[in-house]
Amino acid sequence: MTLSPSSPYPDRYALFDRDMWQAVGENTAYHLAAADLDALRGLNDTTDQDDLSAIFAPLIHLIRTHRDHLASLKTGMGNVLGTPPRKAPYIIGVAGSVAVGKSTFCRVLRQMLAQSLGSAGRVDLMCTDGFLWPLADLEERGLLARKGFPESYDRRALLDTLEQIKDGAEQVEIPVYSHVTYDIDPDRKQIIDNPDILIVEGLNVLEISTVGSPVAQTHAGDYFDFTLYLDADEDDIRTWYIHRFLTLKNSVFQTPESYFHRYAHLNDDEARILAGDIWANINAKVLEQHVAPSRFRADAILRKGKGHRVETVAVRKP
Ligand SMILES: Nc1ncnc2c1ncn2[C@@H]1O[C@H](COP(=O)(O)OP(=O)(O)OP(=O)(O)O)[C@@H](O)[C@H]1O
Ligand SMILES: CC(C)(CO)[C@@H](O)C(=O)NCCC(=O)O
Repeated sequence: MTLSPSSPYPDRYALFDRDMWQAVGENTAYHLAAADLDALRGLNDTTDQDDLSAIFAPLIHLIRTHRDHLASLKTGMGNVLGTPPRKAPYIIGVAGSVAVGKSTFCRVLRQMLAQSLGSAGRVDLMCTDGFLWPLADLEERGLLARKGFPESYDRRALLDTLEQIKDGAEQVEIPVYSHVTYDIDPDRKQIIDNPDILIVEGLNVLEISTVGSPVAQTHAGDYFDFTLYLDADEDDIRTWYIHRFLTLKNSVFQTPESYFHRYAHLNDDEARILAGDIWANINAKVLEQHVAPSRFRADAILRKGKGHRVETVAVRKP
């Protein structure tokens, strides 16, 4: 891999600062009303109207351009082969660490993409957390401290599901994970019904795993048309994780349904220490060993600075 002296990215990426990136989206009119954005923002997330025009509008412009050209390519190939192209969702993968802000990012992306497609288009969002093994299985197999690592997911089921969706299947049922119970929710299923665009969010969307035969490596990335990686310094993500843990300790953890209810009585200093330990023992390791190494497989890498604001966007050159 060649890294240019002035850029932390391989040469195949073009690097944009916030102003340069905003210019890519100039003359586009993708926006969200303030109330809609408020409803999509997750805990402690700072995504604001300026991010919509500076970060999301150019990204949507790029994704729409890619999707439109891909459709023409498919039609052209179909003409040569005499077979009309299949209707299959355009799938966007969004990877990044725990607590980097994927959830808010994906909800906003979904809403703005849906708006850009108009009333005829449908954009769905799913999270790979639904493919974590149930909590009891993780406990039985000694994998509780490995949550987020490749072996904590039913990778075969995830890949089979992506394959079905990519094949244009209707009514694909997927499991749903609850952050509150820390487990798969047995009472909920999500239905993916052949949307126009599907966003798949998760730690592991860019990871290469060996499921089945070690020779026949299956890569979740094989199913994606466009991939994004949400990046930030580990120190910053750690700070966001601990801050969020404190907020949760004083809210969700107080309810008996919360898996972390056992820590509801901790004072803030104790909770900060516990969160730092969970970060160091689990999430930092997943980030270092599995998530961050997958970064340079992404089509675009959005890097956040201390205040959660995206400061640079690196895009794979066409
Ligand atoms: N223990 C918990 N109890 C309740 N909700 C939680 C808990 N941990 C995380 N969440 C919520 O679940 C969502 C997903 O968090 P996750 O750590 O998977 O990564 P993320 O999507 O990058 O997070 P975020 O968007 O908050 O940065 C977040 O919106 C967060 O507020
Ligand atoms: C569910 C995952 C793996 C990913 O979203 C993560 O939020 C998680 O629960 N990690 C385990 C360590 C922790 O509780 O933060």
